[in-house]
Amino acid sequence: MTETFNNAPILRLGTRNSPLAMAQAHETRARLCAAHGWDESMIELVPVVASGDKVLDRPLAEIGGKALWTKELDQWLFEGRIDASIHSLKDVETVRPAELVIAAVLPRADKRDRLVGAKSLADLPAGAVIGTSAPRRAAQALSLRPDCTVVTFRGNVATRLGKLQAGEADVTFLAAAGLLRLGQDEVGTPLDPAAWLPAPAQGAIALECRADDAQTCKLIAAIDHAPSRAEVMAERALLTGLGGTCHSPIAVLCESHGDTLTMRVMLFSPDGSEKIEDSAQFAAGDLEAPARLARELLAKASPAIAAVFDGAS
Ligand SMILES: NCc1[nH]cc(CCC(=O)O)c1CC(=O)O
Repeated sequence: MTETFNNAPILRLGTRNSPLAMAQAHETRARLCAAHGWDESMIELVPVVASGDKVLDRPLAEIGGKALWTKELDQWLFEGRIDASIHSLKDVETVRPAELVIAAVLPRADKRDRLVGAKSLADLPAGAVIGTSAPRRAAQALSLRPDCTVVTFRGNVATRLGKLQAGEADVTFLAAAGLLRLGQDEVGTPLDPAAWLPAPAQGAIALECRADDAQTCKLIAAIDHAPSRAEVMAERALLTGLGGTCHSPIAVLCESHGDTLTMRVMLFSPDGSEKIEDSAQFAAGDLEAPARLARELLAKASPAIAAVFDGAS
């Protein structure tokens, strides 16, 4: 944190520079200003280009995984060039540097995926082409429609919608939360979580600070939303227990009802031909229960499913 001439705090918040990341950064700044009675000028948004945004022609899983979204922001945080980083928590690896803490999780937006290009997967003609580079979306779609083919679709939301428009695929999937934050919530149709589950931590924005920067951690903790934090921490504990990475077709949804969380999970083989599912109910803050669920799932996973999960190390 830096001090201005009149001792007013200035927080420098690092963010990726994609339109969605910038929309999330503006939302974060508005929440912090509202919580502290600050003027917007007291928070500086610092766009940092992530390697994940530079290489767009290959799936993330092939070029280095989720670390590519956080590497540069982590560096800037360690060097003290920013006070906190704003992340889509879905894109943040479960294992993080010990020097960093998640100081706040914002109220989670719509957790669902939306299907763009058709009203439903069932409506698609035989052999339709699905554009996605997310192993979860590919496996989940192929599980419901094994006759379809999947083509790689990377890039930010606008790029993906452009590829769809250009006819590179018949349908694609986008997170409802991202579309909402971009003011494009009329795009596509939401997929019912009864049949189609999102990614771990989908729809959640998280702020990370240096653990030894108590002053910033405290300021940022003012916008933490406890129910959202409980949900996403449980989903991340499940992912950790499974040894899941961005290669792993895992779909999970945790929903809080008071102090109780309900979690539903589906694991797939990469081609979607095999699937296992389970659910659990446990107290908010209990991270042992999702770890136990992970062990139970791994114990009943077929070889094709187990192959994409490492298990807890
Ligand atoms: N994988 C990229 C990404 N990371 C976060 C979001 C959307 C916002 C969110 O889910 O929190 C998206 C786009 C998408 O999946 O459609």
